[in-house]
Amino acid sequence: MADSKGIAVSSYFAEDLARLYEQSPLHVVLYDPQDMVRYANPSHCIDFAMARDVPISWSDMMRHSFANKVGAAIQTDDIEAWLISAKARRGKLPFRCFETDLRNGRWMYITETMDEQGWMLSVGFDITALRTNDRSLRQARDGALRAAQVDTLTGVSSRAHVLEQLDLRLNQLRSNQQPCGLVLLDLDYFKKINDTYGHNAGDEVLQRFARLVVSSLGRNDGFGRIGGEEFLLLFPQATPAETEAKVQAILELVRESSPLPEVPRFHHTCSAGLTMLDPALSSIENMRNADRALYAAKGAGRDRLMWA
Ligand SMILES: Nc1nc2c(ncn2[C@@H]2O[C@H](COP(=O)(O)OP(=O)(O)OP(=O)(O)O)[C@@H](O)[C@H]2O)c(=O)[nH]1
Repeated sequence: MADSKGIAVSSYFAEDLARLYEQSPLHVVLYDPQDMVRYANPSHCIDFAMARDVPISWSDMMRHSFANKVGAAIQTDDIEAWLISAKARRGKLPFRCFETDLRNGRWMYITETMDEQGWMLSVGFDITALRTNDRSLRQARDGALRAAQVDTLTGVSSRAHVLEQLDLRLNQLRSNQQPCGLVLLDLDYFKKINDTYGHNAGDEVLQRFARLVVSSLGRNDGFGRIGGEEFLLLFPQATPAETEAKVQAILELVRESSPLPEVPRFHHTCSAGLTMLDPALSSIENMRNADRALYAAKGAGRDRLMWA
């Protein structure tokens, strides 16, 4: 029986699908909302030299791939920086696809489909023999897209990309009542850091700050740089209490960090303005609310969060 949602499932559907995935040359991987691999078929495990019975996160799978020169051909000399930039684009939109090459020279077309709970199905198929003539053109297009979606200095989402995520979360809230915390995060006295230690040191503080925040986030959380030392965070599915706890944890991490190795006694802080997305307001109006709260946090002495 077919309907607008596709062919109706038989009671054997899950079993049949799993059996076929086991035999398929496709790369099939299912990730949970915490980005742990919950299922990976043999074809994927062989190319990534992965044990099937050891739980692994996507990040660790890519670190393993990089360290052992298996699986994805990751072009970088800093895998942690690569992960930050890859995470800026991963799991942010309901669907995306891209081409990538493997260490064994094969080319794969990867599709990622995500539901609102944050489960992600990744299906990759071998396109080594397909349209090789156009490949450099398609790679250039992917590179341009990446450049538009990722902030060059910090590797987190660009302003445009995180605002696109904000619109998506607002639509999800309107259609399915999925709550979402919105946070503006701003480094304190950043001008003084630049003035005291120089602009390069200021850049380093921004980079390390971004890396620290990313380490505390889930895959579906949004994090982008929207201006000089101002960042936007999105916590889909989070309650107000969860949003506040996540931001408190970030403030604590930043407070304890020592981002300039050559000046170990240097510490800094940041302030945050919080609001829960309001479906009756536009993206801009929601941002404005968070901005007012941020302004209040600054006025109240900084190194703290305030609710709109
Ligand atoms: N190093 C570096 N500095 C930047 C960058 N973008 C903006 N800035 C600097 O960030 C500083 C922001 O200063 P202000 O807006 O006065 O804010 P602040 O000093 O952090 O003060 P409060 O926010 O009130 O705590 C300015 O001096 C900008 O020049 C960047 O990419 N790198």
